[in-house]
Amino acid sequence: MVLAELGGSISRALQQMSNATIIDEKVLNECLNEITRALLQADVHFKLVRDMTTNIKKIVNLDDLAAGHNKRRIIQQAVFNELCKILDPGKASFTPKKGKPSIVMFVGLQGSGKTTTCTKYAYYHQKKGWKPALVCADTFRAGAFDQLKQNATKAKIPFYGSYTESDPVKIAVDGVETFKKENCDLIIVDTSGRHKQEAALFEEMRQVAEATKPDLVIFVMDSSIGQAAFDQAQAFKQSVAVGAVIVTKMDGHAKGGGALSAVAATKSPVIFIGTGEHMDEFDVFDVKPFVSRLLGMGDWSGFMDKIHEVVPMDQQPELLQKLSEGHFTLRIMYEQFQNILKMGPIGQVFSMLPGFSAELMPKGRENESQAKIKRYMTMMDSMTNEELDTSNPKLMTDSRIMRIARGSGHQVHEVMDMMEEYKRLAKMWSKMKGLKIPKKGEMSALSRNMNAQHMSKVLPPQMLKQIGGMGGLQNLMKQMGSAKDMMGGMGGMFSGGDK
Ligand SMILES: Nc1nc2c(ncn2[C@@H]2O[C@H](COP(=O)(O)OP(=O)(O)OP(=O)(O)O)[C@@H](O)[C@H]2O)c(=O)[nH]1
Repeated sequence: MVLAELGGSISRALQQMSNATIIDEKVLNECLNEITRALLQADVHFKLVRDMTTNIKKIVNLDDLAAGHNKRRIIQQAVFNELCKILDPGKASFTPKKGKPSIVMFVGLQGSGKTTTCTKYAYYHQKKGWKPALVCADTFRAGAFDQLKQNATKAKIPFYGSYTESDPVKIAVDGVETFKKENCDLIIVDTSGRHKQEAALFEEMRQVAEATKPDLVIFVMDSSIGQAAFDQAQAFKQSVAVGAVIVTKMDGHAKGGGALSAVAATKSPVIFIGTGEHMDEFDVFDVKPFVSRLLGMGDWSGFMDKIHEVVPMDQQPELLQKLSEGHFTLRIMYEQFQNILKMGPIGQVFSMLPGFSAELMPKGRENESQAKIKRYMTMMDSMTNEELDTSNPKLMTDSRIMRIARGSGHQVHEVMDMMEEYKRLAKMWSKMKGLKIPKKGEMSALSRNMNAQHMSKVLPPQMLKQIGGMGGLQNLMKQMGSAKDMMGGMGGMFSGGDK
């Protein structure tokens, strides 16, 4: 992922600086030069980069920082704040409310990823309990309706369109009316694009907007144009009331940083970014957590959001109870694997954890890891209830292992590999035995400390170091507010690792 490379370069520059025995002006300049290089490579406008470094130097007046001040922390914080400033448009977007009908119209040039993004947007909301629907008012590109129909069918989202009607305004109005009657709370209208900005495109957009009166117009833009995004976003804003922007293809282009900062400079809020062709390769864009992830500082709110999406709240206490009793069964492992697959690309999930970045999980390895999980699940599908529910690995005799291998179409050594993975996880979770689970909203300092101690035993040492040792871990748990949440999440995360 290209953004991860940008984040990686900045984090490395900060890391190199902190490795220096003394942080003097020379060391700070080298660090800022590295950061400047990385940002210019990502096509961030040179003026923004220049202002950023000037501001950082102003904030970090090395002479004034008395000994004992954590210079590294102060510099890292200054870099964080300045990056946030570059990406913050200073304006929030209109947010549709669940249960209240909203019409959202998508506009953009042809090939920007508009149709794909409409479905991703609908799917994202559907997973959160909304009732979305898709209307294809793109009558310009032959095949647009088929594409939308195919995506919508895959995601089980109702859609509306026509092969014969050539008036986009009529289709849009009919589609919106149909779905209003069906009580859909998020009616998404996909409009035509053109190869370039031209009068006909803007006229059509204006007509559709006038007829459907959208609550929100979302402009979809391809990140590969980098800082040229400024002009494109301005042109669309001047023709139709653009309320929010989605920047696509952030996975494939080195210029993503430039595109994001250029859009922010037009004072338009970016609400999501597209990070791949698949339906779930779609991330909420929120400046602070984004920069935090970029710098390898983690994004707990995004991480917890994912956990809540895949592990229903009512199942979390039950799972924690079992774990605190020391009963880690193959069935729990199976359910955790299911959760990981539901979470979407593992790399994305990992990048939300402090000290990790998507760089650590290259695409190839991610697929490998996911394939392994699926393989293990197929083997577990051939197990009996007794086998799934025991926490005694001795039950798994040679003859049982041979039966599972035959039944699932795998080799005996593959089943044994899976059992090794189970034993590794069970051993890790056994350290959680006796864990005190605080009641909802009750998180005393004592229980926090106890849970942090438990967690510190479970976390891989490298990760604990990156979080900042016990102090960092306690801080994190404070931030998260609930140890329960973290526990549920960690279960999923560990079993996802390709160790
Ligand atoms: N890698 C990557 N590809 C994407 C992303 N979003 C869309 N695409 C791909 O970009 C191509 C164009 O996407 P479409 O959704 O067809 O584009 P469009 O803007 O609707 O095109 P028109 O309907 O002609 O205006 C497709 O191959 C998509 O799979 C993304 O975030 N990452």
